[in-house]
Amino acid sequence: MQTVDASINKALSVENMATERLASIPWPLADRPFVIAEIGINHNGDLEVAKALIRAAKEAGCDAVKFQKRTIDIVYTPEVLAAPRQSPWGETQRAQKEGLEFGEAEYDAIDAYCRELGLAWFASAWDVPSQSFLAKYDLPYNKLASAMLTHRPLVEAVAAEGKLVFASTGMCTFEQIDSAVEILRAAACPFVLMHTVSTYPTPPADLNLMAIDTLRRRYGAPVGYSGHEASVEPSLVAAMLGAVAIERHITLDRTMYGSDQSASLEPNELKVLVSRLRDLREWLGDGEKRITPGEASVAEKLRYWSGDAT
Ligand SMILES: C=C(OP(=O)(O)O)C(=O)O
Repeated sequence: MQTVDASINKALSVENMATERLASIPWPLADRPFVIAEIGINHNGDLEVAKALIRAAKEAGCDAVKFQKRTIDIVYTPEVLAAPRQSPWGETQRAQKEGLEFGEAEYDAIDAYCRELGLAWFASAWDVPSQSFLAKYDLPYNKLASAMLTHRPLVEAVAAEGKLVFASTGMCTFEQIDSAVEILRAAACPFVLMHTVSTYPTPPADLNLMAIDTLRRRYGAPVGYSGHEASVEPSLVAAMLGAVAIERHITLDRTMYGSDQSASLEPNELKVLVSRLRDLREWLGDGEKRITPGEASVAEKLRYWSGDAT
């Protein structure tokens, strides 16, 4: 847990470097961006699936796993809950939402399991009582889901905790992001703004990764990427554009039941992502133009003419 916190602190402390060096490639972490495996609701209400996803995230080298916590009767209206919906849990929206929701017993087990594996976990609360529920676990981070960035009481509750917040910006106008940023800054709460497009999966033409730079310029804050495409590469580009955190949904199998599964990465893909994110830093180098020791001997062989050709 210590090393994870240290890398995030490092990312935050170099935010000015990232904004000042817009002409070059900002790279806020020495090693790679902070990687969050978003389990969300991909566990389908099954604790064993949740544990398998936690294990897979740990094995892939992720820095944290994340869940979503809702109080069903607050987040959804009675009309929505009564509406018909076929699911493995029954015939109504209520049956489906309740089937997907973990309670205290499951979160106790998740907390114990993550501690045993030495992996940080946290969750996005979708209502204020859910945020209070999470307090019991003394989690290292908070998350504001895109859908909740406009929920003023929730943003205020999260800001008041003062933990590092990953704040997603899907479906949001600048004015809506401005209001949330104002609340976070007023509470002196550190945050990473996440560029997000809230479609599942997101079509390539809608990814708009350059918005990472737009957000960083406008807010002068560290920016990350919460992606919903079914591929690895856009997250690498996000990292190239200076994303300090990458959040990707994880699934055991994209064909499983659930609205987020098709917008998720499978364990082997997440492993490739973490590994390529690490490689990327090495590939970028320091930008200084030099002849490498390996090139010097190749030059001797290939430049066989005599005299000065320049
Ligand atoms: C939906 C969520 O996040 P995002 O908006 O980043 O997809 C969430 O964290 O619950």
